Amino acid sequence: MGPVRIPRLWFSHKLSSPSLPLPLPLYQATYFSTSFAERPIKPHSTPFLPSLLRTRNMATAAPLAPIEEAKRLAAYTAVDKHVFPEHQVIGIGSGSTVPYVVERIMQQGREANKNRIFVPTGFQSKELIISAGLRLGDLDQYPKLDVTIDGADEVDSGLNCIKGGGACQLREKVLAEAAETWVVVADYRKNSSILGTNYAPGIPIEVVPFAYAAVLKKLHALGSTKATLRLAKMKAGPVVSDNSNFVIDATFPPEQMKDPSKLLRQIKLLTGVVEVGLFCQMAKAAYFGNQDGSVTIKWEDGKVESIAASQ
Ligand SMILES: O=C(CO)[C@H](O)[C@H](O)COP(=O)(O)O
Repeated sequence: MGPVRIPRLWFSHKLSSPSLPLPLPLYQATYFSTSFAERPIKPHSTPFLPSLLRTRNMATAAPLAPIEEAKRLAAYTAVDKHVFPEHQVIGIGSGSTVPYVVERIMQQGREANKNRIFVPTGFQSKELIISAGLRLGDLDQYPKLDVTIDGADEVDSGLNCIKGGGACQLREKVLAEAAETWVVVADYRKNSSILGTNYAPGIPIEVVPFAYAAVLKKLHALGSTKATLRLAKMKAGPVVSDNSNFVIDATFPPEQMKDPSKLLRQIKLLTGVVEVGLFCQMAKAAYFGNQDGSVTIKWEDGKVESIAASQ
């Protein structure tokens, strides 16, 4: 396994202040042409080393598949716009887009990451942090985070999100709330006007195992007639979350999905529900990588920004 090499610090002088205008498309900034630092960061050996960090030699990496490229664009742009040298406690979310967040953070260099603490939203992101050789912390020690960047299953025009496709919604919400700034990164398929349009499985709902059947019944009565217990793929029985709970996926008709805050309150009140994968008006911004290489940014004030692809 080759070492992960980090580029020299083009980061520090360009992005030292959030108020500075950003250099043009940073998400594609000299990624392949940057010269590399002499001293490689050696990832820790772990059987869970995420392939993105394990295999990516920046100089020789093969082009990414279009969806992966879109995820990377979103992640890189979000890091460039929200992770600054003064940010020392950083929340790392879950999913397949987040490894690109870590990759970009590593590109900020050894010096920038020397004293930073990274708090994970679950098993996967914990392994990601360890594999990258970054410093792992937890919420007990660091209950206040500077910024958390996470993926999403779908984001509507009011920046409400469905999350929990990876069953991490409880810890993800705790870290989103604990952060001064919570930012979402995704590819273009997650960008919609009304939740439930693109993400078909429904709202992920974490429940205590003892209560799952009772909660299912109540969800059916609430309008989710097809709510079902999420079953594991390579194990007989239910998916078990990092908190030893079960997950129910509950679709609702569009009329109910149009008001996710109301639905969130209704579901959260059902006894046995631990957390609901509806994140309502929590994000500062959502970044979507597009097929044409551009990035769409939806901001909390309703503004939509577009960053054109660089040539
Ligand atoms: O909420 C999540 C896990 O619980 C993920 O952030 C969400 O599923 C998005 O994942 P991906 O980036 O792979 O599309």
